[in-house]
Amino acid sequence: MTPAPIAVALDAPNLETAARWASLVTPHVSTVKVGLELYLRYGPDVLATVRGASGVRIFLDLKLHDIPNTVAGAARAVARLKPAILTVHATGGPDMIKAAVESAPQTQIAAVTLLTSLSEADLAAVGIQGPAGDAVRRLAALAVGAGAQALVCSPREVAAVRAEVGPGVTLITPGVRPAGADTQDQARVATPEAAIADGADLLVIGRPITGSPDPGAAAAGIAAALRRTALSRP
Ligand SMILES: O=c1ccn([C@@H]2O[C@H](COP(=O)(O)O)[C@@H](O)[C@H]2O)c(=O)[nH]1
Repeated sequence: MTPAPIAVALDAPNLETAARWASLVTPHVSTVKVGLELYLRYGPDVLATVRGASGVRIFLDLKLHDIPNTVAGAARAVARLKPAILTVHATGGPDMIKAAVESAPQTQIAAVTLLTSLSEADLAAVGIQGPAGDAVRRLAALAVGAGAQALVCSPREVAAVRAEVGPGVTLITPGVRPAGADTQDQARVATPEAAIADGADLLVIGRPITGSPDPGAAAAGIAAALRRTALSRP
């Protein structure tokens, strides 16, 4: 069976737990995601540990955001770890995004538009007025113009972003919750089925899988639901 287009967020308190989650979910999903918690605690070695024997694709979610020269150096430093995907914040601007793209040529640079934890009220409080979708589309176009090959947005905006940037860009959506699941600190959410139907290429899912007593079964269940959705589509 082809692994589902899911990146499981390994937001674990220690390396042993992250490695266990990775080995349980990798038969069912295409990708695992290493974020700030694991990388800051364990450093570059964490990638080899979670990659394990399966050689699963690694999404390194460091959300770089600094001046272009600093981001270029940081992207060069992690490029040798061969992550499939590396994130930067789109709000760092086109020169910063271009610096990351040029410094990690074997890695897909994904620009994070607006964090999925921010509601429209939160966005207004930081000076981003109006519908989130407007700002997300603007940042998406800017990032792709600067060379980003992938974008991170909420599943609520993914259809509008797809219409804006066309078919060649990888759209990655965190803020994914199975129907009825707790949204926790995520604000702009949708179900896995809706995210895929609206054009997402890769769903980031953490706690709905890793918080389950059986993360392997939880990943397999969501993967099966996505396959059923694909089969039922005309
Ligand atoms: O806008 C963003 C960008 C990244 N994330 C990351 O995705 C996961 C989501 O985990 P859940 O447990 O499914 O909420 C997490 O690692 C975030 O750092 C995001 O949520 N939103």
